[in-house]
Amino acid sequence: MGVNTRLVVAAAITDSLDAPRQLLAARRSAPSALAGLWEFAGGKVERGESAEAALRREIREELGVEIEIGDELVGPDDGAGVESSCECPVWMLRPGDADVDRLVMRVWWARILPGADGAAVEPRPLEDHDELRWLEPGAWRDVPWLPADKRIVEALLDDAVERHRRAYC
Ligand SMILES: Nc1nc2c([nH]c(=O)n2[C@H]2C[C@H](O)[C@@H](COP(=O)(O)OP(=O)(O)OP(=O)(O)O)O2)c(=O)[nH]1
Repeated sequence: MGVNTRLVVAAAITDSLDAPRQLLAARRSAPSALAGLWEFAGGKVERGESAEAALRREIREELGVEIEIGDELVGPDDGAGVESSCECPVWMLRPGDADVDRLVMRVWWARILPGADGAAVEPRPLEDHDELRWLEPGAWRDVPWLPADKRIVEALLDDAVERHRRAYC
């Protein structure tokens, strides 16, 4: 039997889509193999759900906020055959085999939308996480990220530099 693939969607939540300075990291509380490591808030896309709808749902459930979804940070890995997604490239999280699903992820920049009264809304660790942290400029590498997320953080840093260059130069 072939390898089954699950798509994970995640948000690189920042203070500004045009010129990102802060990056929101979330510390996993479960399962025990991942607890204590940091990741981007998000989760698996359900059958029949679009990637964007899944991202909004996961962020609402995990952080209690609504988001504006910005540009995708397109990954370098093969996304062919991923259900509920375009065939665009993805970030490989886990190769998978006959017993374990292959896991791939798509990541978007995002920013938290203000509440109905226009006031800023702070995210809270409602589900799956025991701590949230706004990483300041220069400190995006300073938490122990999940192994598969390390190269995504590097790509976000490169992309953020390019966005600053476009915004200010
Ligand atoms: N959300 C998220 N998951 C990640 C990241 N990096 C990474 O390797 N993963 C892995 C961890 C998990 O094995 C998987 C996501 O599963 P999850 O447990 O967050 O998904 P979920 O909320 O939909 O939960 P469930 O349906 O499995 O209970 O992807 C990341 O940055 N964010």
